Amino acid sequence: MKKIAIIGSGNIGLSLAKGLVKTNFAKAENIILTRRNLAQLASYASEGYKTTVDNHQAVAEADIVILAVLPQQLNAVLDEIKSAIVDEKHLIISVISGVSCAEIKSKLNKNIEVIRAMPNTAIAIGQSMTCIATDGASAENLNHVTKMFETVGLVSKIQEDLMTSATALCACGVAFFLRAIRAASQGGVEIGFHADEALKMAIQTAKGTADLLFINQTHPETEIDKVTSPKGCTIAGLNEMEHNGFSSSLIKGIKLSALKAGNLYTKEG
Ligand SMILES: NC(=O)C1=CN([C@@H]2O[C@H](COP(=O)(O)OP(=O)(O)OC[C@H]3O[C@@H](n4cnc5c(N)ncnc54)[C@H](O)[C@@H]3O)[C@@H](O)[C@H]2O)C=CC1
Ligand SMILES: O=C(O)[C@@H]1CCC=N1
Repeated sequence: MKKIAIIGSGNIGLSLAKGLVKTNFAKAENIILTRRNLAQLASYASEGYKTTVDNHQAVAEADIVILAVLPQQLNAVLDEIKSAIVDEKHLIISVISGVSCAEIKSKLNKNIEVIRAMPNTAIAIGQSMTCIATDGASAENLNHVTKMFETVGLVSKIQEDLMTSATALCACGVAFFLRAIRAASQGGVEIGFHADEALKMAIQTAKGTADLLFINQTHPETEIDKVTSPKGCTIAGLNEMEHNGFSSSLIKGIKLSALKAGNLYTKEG
């Protein structure tokens, strides 16, 4: 069983760790979680994960190193772990937005394989949409990483220059759909439901809708056509939303997030 070090166990790092254990890809005792404030990992330590503030030691003990700090925290971490990395032993996976494989290799000054993965927080429950890219990792390592992320959701292999787009659509996307569900529930309260009931109704409606597309393999407009009765209330509400910029605002938001994702990292740190 390979040992995995997650360097920077915050929101996505911990979601990933939970998903890998929940789906039996890894045992908690084979995952080393690092974070600057160890107290934040106490509950994970009690579940059997190894926890430490020592990134260098964590890398030395691991076979797979997952970089999950913020882009602006990366350079300090790479300086810290550089001397613990052994070219033939380690595989680096980076989930960090906006930092290329080449930039990581150049900072480490090593001939090491780096694979980028862009998961989302639904990885904690095995439902991530994860995009993977590399600039030359071996087929063996790419397959291993693909299998790893397939245990916790769907995987698409993409060109590396599309990774910032994947960040916006799939990783930020969780927040966009959540806000849509929240807004729908607020509308539900205005028209007569208690907040908890409205939220439950909005969640199940969103879940069923996503499953309709998955199971029927249809286009959204095909399913919309089935809901919009002539002269009916759905088309009235939908057109009102479009007059207020519903599709346009999602498209613009995704474009801005993608732009921002590409500018999160500066080589200087
Ligand atoms: N949150 C999300 O949904 C996703 C985030 N990402 C990427 O993952 C990375 C992390 O994002 P989040 O988890 O949201 O941020 P976060 O701030 O929740 O997690 C980063 C963690 O790294 C720790 N850290 C910082 N410096 C450290 C150091 N020197 N040694 C050890 N730990 C250190 C912080 O204490 C923090 O717990 C970012 O680069 C982001 O672009 C990628 C996909 C989805
Ligand atoms: O907001 C962010 O910058 C990170 C990247 C994707 C999701 N969270």
